[in-house]
Order: sequence, then C-alpha cells, then structure tokens
Amino acid sequence: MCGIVGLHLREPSLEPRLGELLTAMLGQVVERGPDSAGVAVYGDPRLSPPGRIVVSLLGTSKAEVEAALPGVRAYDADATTVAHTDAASVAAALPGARVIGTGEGFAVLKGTGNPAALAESFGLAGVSGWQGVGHTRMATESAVTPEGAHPFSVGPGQCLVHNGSFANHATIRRELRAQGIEFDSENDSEVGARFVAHQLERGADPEKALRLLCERFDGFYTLLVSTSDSFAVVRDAIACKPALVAETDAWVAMASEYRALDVLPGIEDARIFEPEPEEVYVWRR
Ligand SMILES: NC(=O)CC[C@H](N)C(=O)O
Repeated sequence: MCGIVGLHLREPSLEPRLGELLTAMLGQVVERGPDSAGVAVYGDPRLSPPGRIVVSLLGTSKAEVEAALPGVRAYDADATTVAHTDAASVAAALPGARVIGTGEGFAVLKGTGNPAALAESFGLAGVSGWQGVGHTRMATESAVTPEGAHPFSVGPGQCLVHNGSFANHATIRRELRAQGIEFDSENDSEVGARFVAHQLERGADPEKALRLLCERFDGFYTLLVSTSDSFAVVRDAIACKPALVAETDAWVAMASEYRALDVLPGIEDARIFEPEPEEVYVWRR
C-alpha cells in the first residue's frame, strides 16, 4: 500500500486553506500507510518566507539551529526542523543535521508514526500555500525511519512520493553512484527521486524526466512529482497501483483513493479520471 495525496491550487483565494484541505485528504489514506508520513508545502509564508531559501532538516532542533546560527529562525515540526537559511550554512555549523529539502518557498516535513498524529504535530491544518503533497507509508524497501519516509526531495523545490516498489533500484543506484550521485537512504523511492533530479539538472523538463524514468525503471509505481512550478503524475506500464486525478477551475488534485478527493470543495463538478499507464500528466503554475 502507501497513500498519496496532492493538491495544486489554481484559485488563490483557496491558498489559506491548503493545509486544512491537505490534512483532510491525508486523513483518508491513513490506513494505506500507517508507518510514517510526510508532506511538502509550497508557499507557506511562516515556514518559507517569500524570496528566501529555507532548509528542512532531520537530526537537529529549533534550539540547536538558533544557537549554532545566530539570527536564523527555525521551526520544529515533529522530527523535522525548518531553518531559514541555506544548506551550506547548516553543513558548516551543524554537521550532524541531514537536509531533506531545500528551496525558495518550499518546506518538507516528515516523521514516523500514525499519519493523522503526524499531521497534527506538523501543524499542517494551519499551513497555507499554493501546492501541497502528502504521503503515508507502509514500508516495503527500507527501514521505518524519518529518512525513509516520503517525500524525497533531492533537488531545489523538488518532491517525489511513490506508491509501489521499483524492481531494479539497486542497479540504477549503482549507475547513479558511478556518476558521483550520493544517497541518504536505502529506499527505492529515493533512487527515483535522484534519477528525476539528475534528468532535470541535465535540462529535461518534468515530462521528459518522467518519460525517461518509465523507460529505465521496472516494477510498480504511481508517482506524484512536483517542482516549484509543476505538478506531475505517472504510473507504471500496468498501472498496478491506484490513482485518481480530479480537476476543476480552482484546483488539480491527485490521490490514491477517491475518498481523499471527496473532501475537496467543488468535487461534485470536477473532471475525474484514472491516469493511463505510462502516460505523463503535468500541470504548470
Ligand atoms: N508501500 C509502498 O508503496 C512503499 C513505497 C516504497 N517502496 C517505500 O518502501 O517507501
């Protein structure tokens, strides 16, 4: 199993409600992934003030960050700490902290345990923004740790969540390592995130990066991949894992199950469809 939810807002008046809607969506996929959960939030002014790089961290705390980096503000959200500074400053001052996301207007929060309790300790319901992605994990490929929780964010403003398991992830991990790419976990989904980030860095757009992923990865996957201006969905060749997309003039949403879409305002008028196997769907801001 594993549960995915994502919401890309087109209607700015809904932005103050992003966290409330994402919390309700996540609450509908708790049973699909009771081990851990995580979210990526785009545009919350408290977590990520406009125009500033922020860094999401594991293995530290607000108190440690603020003591080690005078003048830097930080927020604790369960196992995660979001610090209003860049990764280089954190690496120099707090070598034990692990970066799980960085970018402008972008924060990643993750932890282990019941997803509904995690949403509460993230303060998710109070978050605002223009795009959010959430995941509930039932581990298949690596230990249940905050590092193994999704989203995997390995490039600026990028986020990948995965339902399924990649069959050839060890081979692709070796190939990426040979190109100098380093990994933070043993998780198969991290290999997908590193592959996509590598393609984006080489100039591919999200559509091309995900088409290349379909060519290279074997196994089962429904993926939701977002960047600081896009929201994309792709499924494996036999569409083994469930996925539904709903679209209105006010938003685009994706979820593993319909009941997570049913909480959204205007769902009765939405265009709802199941993404086709190996077809890449991309929405842009
Ligand atoms: N159940 C799943 O979909 C698991 C996703 C991924 N393989 C993980 O272990 O994190």
